[in-house]
Amino acid sequence: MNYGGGGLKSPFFANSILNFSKRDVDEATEDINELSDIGENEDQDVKGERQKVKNLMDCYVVNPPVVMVQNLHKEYTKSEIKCECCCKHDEEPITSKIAVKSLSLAVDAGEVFGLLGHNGAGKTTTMKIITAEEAPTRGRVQIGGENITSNMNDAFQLLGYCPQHDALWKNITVREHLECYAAIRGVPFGDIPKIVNLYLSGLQIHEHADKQAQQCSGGTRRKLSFAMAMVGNPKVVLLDEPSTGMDPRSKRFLWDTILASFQGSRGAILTTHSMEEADALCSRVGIMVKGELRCLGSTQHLKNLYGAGYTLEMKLRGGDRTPTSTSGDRPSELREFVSGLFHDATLQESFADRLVFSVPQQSVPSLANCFMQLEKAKTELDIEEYSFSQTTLEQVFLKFAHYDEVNGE
Ligand SMILES: Nc1ncnc2c1ncn2[C@@H]1O[C@H](COP(=O)(O)OP(=O)(O)OP(=O)(O)O)[C@@H](O)[C@H]1O
Repeated sequence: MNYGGGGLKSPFFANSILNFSKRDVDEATEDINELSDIGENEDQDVKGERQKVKNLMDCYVVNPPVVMVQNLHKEYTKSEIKCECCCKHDEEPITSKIAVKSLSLAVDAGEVFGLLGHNGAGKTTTMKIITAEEAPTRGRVQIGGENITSNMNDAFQLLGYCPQHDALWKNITVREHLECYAAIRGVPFGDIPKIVNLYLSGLQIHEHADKQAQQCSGGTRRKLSFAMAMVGNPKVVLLDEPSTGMDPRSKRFLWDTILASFQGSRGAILTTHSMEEADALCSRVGIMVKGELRCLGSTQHLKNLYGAGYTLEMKLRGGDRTPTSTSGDRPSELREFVSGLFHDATLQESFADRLVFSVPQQSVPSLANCFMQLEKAKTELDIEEYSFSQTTLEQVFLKFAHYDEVNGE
C-alpha cells in the first residue's frame, strides 16, 4: 500500500505526502532503544542529545521540540539502490548502503539547527525521512510533538519544506505557486496578494512572477522553492541547501527572513555547504560524517572544543624588504617575537613579507594582554597589519572531513 500520490517532482510530493507502506512503519518502530551500532566513542554532546531525546519521548511534554528524531537509521538495501547505468555489475556487485546511522536529535522552538556534512553524509536522507518521502529502516520522527506515522495529518500541517531539488509544477506561474501555497497554509484570502508580493519583491523575482516555472532560471526556481516553504509561516521548516545558486542580494533577504522567522514557537533545520551561512543563521549545528552525527552544539562551542585555537596573520611593512633582501632578517625577528608571546605557536605559512602562525588555545591566557603586546610590536617591528582570529567553523568542519578521508572505505 502506498500513501503517496505525487510523482517525485510534484510539489505536493515534496511537501510531505507519505510514501511508505504500513509494513515499513511497523518495522521502523521496532528496536527503538536497543541499538548495537552506536559508536563506543560517541561525542559527549551527541550522547547527551540522544539521552535528551529518549527522556522527551518517554514522557508527556507541554512544549515539545519542533522536530524530534530518535535513533533514525536508514539502510538502502540491495533492491532499493537504483542503478543509473546499464552494466550488469559483473565486477562490483551493489551492496547495501547505510545513509543515516542511529540519529537522535531534538530541535527546539526558536532554533535554527544547521545540519552540516560532506556530499553524501546523509543530510538529505534525514530530511526525506522527516518529510516521509523515504521510510526509515528504523527510528521515530515527531513534528511538533506529533508522530509522523500515527498522527500524520496533524504533523504535516505544521511543516514547510524546501527540497534540494526544486519540486514545481512546470506549467504553473511563479505567482500561482505562491498563491496556492499561501491558501493551503491558511493565509486569509484578502492577505494573499500582499504576502505573495512581499516574497516576490524580497527575492527580486517580481519580473518573473507571471512566467511558468519551466521558463524560469535555476536561481529563480530556487527562490520560489524557498518562498513556498516559508509562505504562511509554518511552525517547522526544513531547508535543504536553500541558498544554492542565489545572488548575494537575494541571499541576504533569505538570511534576514530566516533570522526573523524562527523565533518564539517556530523552528527550522537547515542544510548548507556554506560555513558562513551556518555561522550566521544557526543557533546550533551538527556535523554528519558517513551518516553519523559526529558533534553538535553552538558554533562557538564547536570552535572551542574542536578548533585549533587562533590564527595570527602578520604583514611586514615594505613589500620589497623580503627575507631575501639585504635590509635585515625582519621575518626572523617577527618569529622570535611571536614565539616569545605564545610558547606553542607554529609558523604555518611564510611568503615574502606575510607570515601566518597557528596559536593553540592554551597559549592565550589573556586576549587583552595579547592585543596590547601585538599593538606594541606593530610599531616596534614595523608591522603594516595583522589579524588575530579564532578558528573558523570551516576549520572545524575540515577536521571532521579529514576523519572522513582517513577512515574512507
Ligand atoms: N535511493 C538511494 N539508494 C541508494 N543509496 C542512496 C539513495 N539515496 C541516497 N543514497 C546514498 O546515501 C548516502 C547519503 O546521501 P544523501 O543524499 O543523504 O547525502 P547528503 O549529505 O544530502 O549529500 P549532498 O550534500 O550531496 O546533498 C549517499 O552515500 C548516497 O549515495
